[in-house]
Amino acid sequence: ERAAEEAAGREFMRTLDDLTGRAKNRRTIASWDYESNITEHNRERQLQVALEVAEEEKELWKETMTYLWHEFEDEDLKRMFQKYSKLGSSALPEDLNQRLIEAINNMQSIYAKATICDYNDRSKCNLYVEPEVTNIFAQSTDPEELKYTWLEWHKAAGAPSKGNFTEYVNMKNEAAKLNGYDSVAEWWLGEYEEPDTEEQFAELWTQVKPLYDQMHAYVRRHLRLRYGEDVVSARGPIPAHLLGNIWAQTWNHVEKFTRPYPEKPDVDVTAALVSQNYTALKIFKTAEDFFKSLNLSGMPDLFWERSIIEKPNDGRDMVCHASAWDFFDSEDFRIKQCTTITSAFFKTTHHEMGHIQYYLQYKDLPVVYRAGANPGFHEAVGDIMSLSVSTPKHLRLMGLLEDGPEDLESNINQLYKMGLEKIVFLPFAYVLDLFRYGVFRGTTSESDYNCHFWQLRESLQGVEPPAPRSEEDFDPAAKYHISSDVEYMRYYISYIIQFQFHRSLCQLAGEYVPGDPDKLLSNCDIYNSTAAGNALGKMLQMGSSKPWPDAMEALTGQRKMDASGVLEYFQPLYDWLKEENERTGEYIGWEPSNVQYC
Ligand SMILES: C=C(C[SeH])C(=O)N1CCC[C@H]1C(=O)O
Ligand SMILES: [Zn+2]
Repeated sequence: ERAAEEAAGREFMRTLDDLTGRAKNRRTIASWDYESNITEHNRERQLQVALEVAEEEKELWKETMTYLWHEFEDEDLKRMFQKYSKLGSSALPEDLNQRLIEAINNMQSIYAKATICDYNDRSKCNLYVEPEVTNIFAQSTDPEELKYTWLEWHKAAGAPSKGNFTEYVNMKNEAAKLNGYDSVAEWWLGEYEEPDTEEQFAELWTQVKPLYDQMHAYVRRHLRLRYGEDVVSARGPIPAHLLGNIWAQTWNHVEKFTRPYPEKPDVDVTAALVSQNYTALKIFKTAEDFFKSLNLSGMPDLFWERSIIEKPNDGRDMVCHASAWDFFDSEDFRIKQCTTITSAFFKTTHHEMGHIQYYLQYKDLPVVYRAGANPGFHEAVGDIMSLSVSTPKHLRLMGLLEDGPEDLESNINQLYKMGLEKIVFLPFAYVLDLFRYGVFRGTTSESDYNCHFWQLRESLQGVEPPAPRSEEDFDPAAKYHISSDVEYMRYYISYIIQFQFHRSLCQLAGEYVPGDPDKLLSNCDIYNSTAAGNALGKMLQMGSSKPWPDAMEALTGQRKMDASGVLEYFQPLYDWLKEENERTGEYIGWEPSNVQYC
């Protein structure tokens, strides 16, 4: 009897997976059309299709729950039923699901359409976050211009979304409860499939905090030397508008005037890309070439036909934030990004193509398994490639960097440059979802949003706002992922595990030997290594068919996320920073901020 039930369950699962694939394809097409051309019509259609698909999923779910799948013997079949038993936001009654979708659409279109006026030319008021505001933060060293731009952007893109955010939180929490979670926080944490996920995240932070604190102290010193004691204090948090990025999430753009050995040749990839007439397409083809060199898949023809790789100049409103899309039909995969010719977009293109590569590697799995082993895995794939591409060795191979010294000072400069991207990002990413966990759990109420957000930013990141903040402001929504309902712990995890993956791949490629100064992890380039590519491909082909420790073990032999990869990669920099901060007597850590924000 049970065997018959299980056989029926297996047959049902085949049908369910096929129908689910079609439904997700329809919903994804409608979302793509809306996000690549924000019009009333496309917004209406996206809402209608999403609601129709939710009703279909609800009907299928009722049938799924008629099977006694908990008793099944086949672990794989049970895993599929277990995943399909989580309906997500489609569990909401249609009216509440509509309110949820509209709250998110409101925030997303506020963010996508937000513009500010130029500091120097107040009549020029068509500055978007991409590319204009991003470029101002990359290039300006005028604290007043940066302060103005920071305040204007947060006023235009953050504050107007506060009401929508509260609606979103309430609706999404309702969905969480209908799926058996106490709040969205537990739903999001559940995606990591471990009983102690939250504790693991906290443990990772304690492992990397000492390294971060040294970076923070060093950068604060050099910002103080440049901007003066009145703008940057000796022992306080760093003002968020001086770090080269509107969200202070990565600090690459302060590298040129803060690096350890300024007399060493600069590594300016942006200038090289521009002078060598790189186009968006050439950047994409270069990234594709890296994946093919590893014996991984090239991009299918449909990808080149349907992707949007530059901001259209027909005046349309669109979501410019870079994204990679799986249309769940095993053949349609696209990137949408408003590429400009910069080093940042060179990396972002590899990042997005890493998502596409994962989609391609698992495209023949059941639809239910077409996801990352955990959300952090999906964000790590492209960054693994960038770790190799960013080495001076690889940049020289591509003619993007002229020959230079390979001495210790240059290596410290290179590690510092990488640290401004990979180390400083960690507390930023951790804070974004610590904030949202607090909101979803109710420990942060609507009247505390901005206060608690800045308390977390000061406490973990050691940054402060450039001016007093109030609850009239809503600074979290000035960050894309908060306005677009995208979980963010995935990036925090990615920036840890990508170094574990990189270490294993580099050993497979013969590019890294523990303890061998001529085979440093930070100089490893896995380009052209089919041994590395095949091992990575095998892990990616697993999708989410197994718990993520099985996938990690397949590539690294480890079953735990840990910061040993990051710490090993940056060890020489950590030693140098400790010595340097000791030498200059720099205060490690920060005293409470004097800026009023609660
Ligand atoms: C490039 C993407 C699309 Se998945 C992105 O959002 N990233 C990649 C790095 C972190 C995060 C961000 O920009 O905040
Ligand atoms: Zn990504």
